[in-house]
Amino acid sequence: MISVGIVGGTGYTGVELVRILLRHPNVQIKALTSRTEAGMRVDAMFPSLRGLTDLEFSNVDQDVLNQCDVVFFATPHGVAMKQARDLVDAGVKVIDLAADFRLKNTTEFEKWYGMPHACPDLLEESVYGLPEINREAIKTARIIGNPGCYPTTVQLGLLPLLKAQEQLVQFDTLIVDAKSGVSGAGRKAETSLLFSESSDNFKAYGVKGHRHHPEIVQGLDAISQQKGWFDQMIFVPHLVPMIRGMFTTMYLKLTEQGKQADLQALFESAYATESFVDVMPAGSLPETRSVRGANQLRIALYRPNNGDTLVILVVQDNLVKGASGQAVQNMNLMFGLAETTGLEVVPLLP
Ligand SMILES: NC(=O)C1=CN([C@@H]2O[C@H](COP(=O)(O)OP(=O)(O)OC[C@H]3O[C@@H](n4cnc5c(N)ncnc54)[C@H](OP(=O)(O)O)[C@@H]3O)[C@@H](O)[C@H]2O)C=CC1
Ligand SMILES: CC(=O)N[C@@H](CCC(=O)OP(=O)(O)O)C(=O)O
Repeated sequence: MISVGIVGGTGYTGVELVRILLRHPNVQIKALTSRTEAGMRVDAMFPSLRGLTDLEFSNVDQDVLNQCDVVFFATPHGVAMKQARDLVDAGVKVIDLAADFRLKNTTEFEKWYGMPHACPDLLEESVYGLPEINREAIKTARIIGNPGCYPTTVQLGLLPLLKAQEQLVQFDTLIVDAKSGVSGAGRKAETSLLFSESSDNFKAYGVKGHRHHPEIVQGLDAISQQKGWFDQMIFVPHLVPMIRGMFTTMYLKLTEQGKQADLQALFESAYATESFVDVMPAGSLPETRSVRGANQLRIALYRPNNGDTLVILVVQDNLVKGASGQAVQNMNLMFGLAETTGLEVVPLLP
């Protein structure tokens, strides 16, 4: 059995980890922390878990965490990097759902997260936890920076084009128009997240600059091994009045080769062996509810009016493939388990 610690058990990604891991055949949750609710039964806060567990929240206890095989940090940015050194020295693997181990450049990290990095050496050895791209490195990693939710949709939506032999699109024309459900902002009390502020409304945010922008560019640069293609990328996130779900629409100009190519076949073959990426049949319209609660990302391609623009539609559940499901996918790889273990959940529709 893999002994698991979860730091940040009262938040949305924390409880999503609990939901998934309670059904995982190879896992035992040893610690589930909360600074505010230590002593409370987890099913008293989350009645969805009644009858499934007797777990209680506990204070963060380094000795207990040091005895785990792996610790997930479902905490705000800046928490994991302060505890990672002790854990790694004790032989514990670390999976951070926040951004402490995503941006490799510490100056960029400080610029976007407003704090110096606490352990640049561990940052250097950490692996960006996007299995469809970094599977082999994840298997032997000690520390995983689990991707941000928007960056997962963009990188997986573009991967087949970036890996193609020919240049099928003009990457410097990329526009990313993305929408997230409100749970993407976490469970914290904030005025903009009140029902009366976020329901029956639809708005853009972070248009001047969002911290996922550098993460997306870093990822795309790494896959393409071409610096500069994405320097002019436009990324506009929006808040949608739904609880879960993320819908990312990308627009790119096709090259002459791209106009001749069978892009549907390219995407289908690129993802033929991936369990968690579904290339939908031509003409499909992905919907967020088709992935709700599941570790799935669905993609559809369009070339409107047979013109020179490629439109890529991507949906995922921000809390599952966008966060906790992906983190468990990474854990499975790190412990030599089948990647799908504990993750074969059917999406909830309607
Ligand atoms: N929500 C989403 O869709 C996604 C979130 N993420 C990232 O995952 C992380 C968690 O997100 P989410 O679950 O939404 O956040 P929440 O705000 O819902 O939960 C945060 C959790 O962290 C705990 N916490 C807060 N501060 C500290 C601290 N200093 N030390 C220890 N624990 C602390 C809180 O518990 P308590 O106060 O009880 O201690 C709470 O359980 C964030 O970094 C987020 O950016 C990534 C991808 C998607
Ligand atoms: C709707 C909403 O507010 N979403 C969050 C993104 C959540 C996430 O995945 O991002 P991090 O892990 O990088 O914080 C945001 O835009 O800040």
